Amino acid sequence: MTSDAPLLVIDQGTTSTRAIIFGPDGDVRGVAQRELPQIYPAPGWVEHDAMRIWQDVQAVVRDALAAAGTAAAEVAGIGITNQRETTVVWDRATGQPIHNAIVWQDRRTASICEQLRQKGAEELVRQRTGLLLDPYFSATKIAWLLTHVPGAEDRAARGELAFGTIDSFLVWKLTGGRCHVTDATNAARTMLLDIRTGRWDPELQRLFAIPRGLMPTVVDSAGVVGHCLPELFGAAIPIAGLAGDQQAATFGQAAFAPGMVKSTYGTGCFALANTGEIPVRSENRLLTTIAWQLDGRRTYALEGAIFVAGAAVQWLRDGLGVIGQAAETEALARQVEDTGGVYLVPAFTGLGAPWWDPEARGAIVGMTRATGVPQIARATLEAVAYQTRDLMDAMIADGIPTPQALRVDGGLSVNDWVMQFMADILDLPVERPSVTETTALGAAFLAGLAQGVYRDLDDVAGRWQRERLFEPSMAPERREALCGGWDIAVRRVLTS
Ligand SMILES: Nc1ncnc2c1ncn2[C@@H]1O[C@H](COP(=O)(O)OP(=O)(O)O)[C@@H](O)[C@H]1O
Ligand SMILES: O=P(O)(O)OC[C@H](O)CO
Repeated sequence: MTSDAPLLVIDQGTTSTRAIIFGPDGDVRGVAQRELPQIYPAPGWVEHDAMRIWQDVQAVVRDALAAAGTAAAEVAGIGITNQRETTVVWDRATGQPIHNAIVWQDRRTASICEQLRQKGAEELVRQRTGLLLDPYFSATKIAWLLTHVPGAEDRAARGELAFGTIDSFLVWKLTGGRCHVTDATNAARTMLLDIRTGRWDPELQRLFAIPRGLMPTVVDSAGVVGHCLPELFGAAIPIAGLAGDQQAATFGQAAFAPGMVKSTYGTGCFALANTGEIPVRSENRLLTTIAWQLDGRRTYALEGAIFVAGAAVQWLRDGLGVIGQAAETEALARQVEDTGGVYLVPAFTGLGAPWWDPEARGAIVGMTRATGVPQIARATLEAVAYQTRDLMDAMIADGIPTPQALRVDGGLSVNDWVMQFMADILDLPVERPSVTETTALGAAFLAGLAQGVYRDLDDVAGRWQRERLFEPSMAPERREALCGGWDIAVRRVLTS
């Protein structure tokens, strides 16, 4: 194997499944993608057909290899990155899921969380897992599947069933059921892992009534866990990297030093700050999570999640119908000097970090007869920056030193106007990399690290390239006035 051998990444996201062939410098040689249908069986419920995901993975891998003109035998390794927390339980004998996957957004287990909270379980969960007791994470989703699928509890007790997040399910399928593993970053999102030791926690397993036999083995984020069946793509390619998508993006941004922060702007926004080898407990309702595990050593991160970022731009397009394409918002925002005091708080599905107010709903405040589409479009974009500022303030209040810069990626990060406004509001340089497929790139870096394509983290960091730097240039008084207005607008939508 030469060090310029390509890497194959499977990026299994909430709304699509993609495969990308990367050269060692992060150059994209071939891409294939399939949209994933969302299943909404009841209000607040979201499911995926896990077998459909598996079929799509096979199809996109074949198509990406063909698009790149790469034979499977040339590929140095496979990296898998995935939507996190989404829960699959399958039969070990047949490999068939016992039910649709329950997606991270699904709220059906809110009452289970409430009952556990009343029993005083929240502190144990926070201490061991770094997470909040919330339906977002896998544990209560597994419990729901075991109690609602007929016979599942007995089958699980007999060791006939397996649980996994999407990474785990895909490795099982790719290896023909030989490997039942998950990496530490995905394991950290189940609410069953003691993030300090990197091991499943027996007390939490009892709390959620999850039998031990269900659980995968926790492995490093970089390292060969097995090989895909040769009949799938024409060669037994090593599966060499696994990571949840937000952690993979952090790795793809080469945010290796403690204090470095990345923020990914897609439908929502996820900001992660590297805290080094110490899991920092948040006093500001951020999550503590594993950023990656290499050679058994864990690096930790503080994470803030915003539910609506690009989704608000989609709402301008599909809900209000005032734009035809997301990119039009940039010209609209530039048409006016300011929003004229208008703020849009996009709490369409409640507010995430640091507020965690599920009952809050969206609002546009401060409108006058002079308010038009440009002001509302601009306020929608400005909200992305204000929400990021709230996350950064929470991180700094939790003891993270003010970072030197914010590294950004994701679909919305192509909007130059937002990125400049972000730099101004954060009073921080904003760096956009030349490869914006940062999530997939991170999985390629992990697989390449395992396979000797990269020597070490310094070698990986050397491949990261900045495309553009946005320097803050706003007068402090203006920043303070704008942020003060945002704080008032948020207070108007909070329910408690
Ligand atoms: N030029 C742009 N300006 C503002 N928002 C944009 C722009 N281009 C894309 N978006 C937004 O970015 C999001 C898509 O980003 P992407 O990273 O593909 O999201 P996801 O992976 O969550 O589906 C959409 O919500 C879209 O509205
Ligand atoms: O697939 P995405 O990009 O929507 O990411 C989902 C996150 O991993 C949820 O925690």
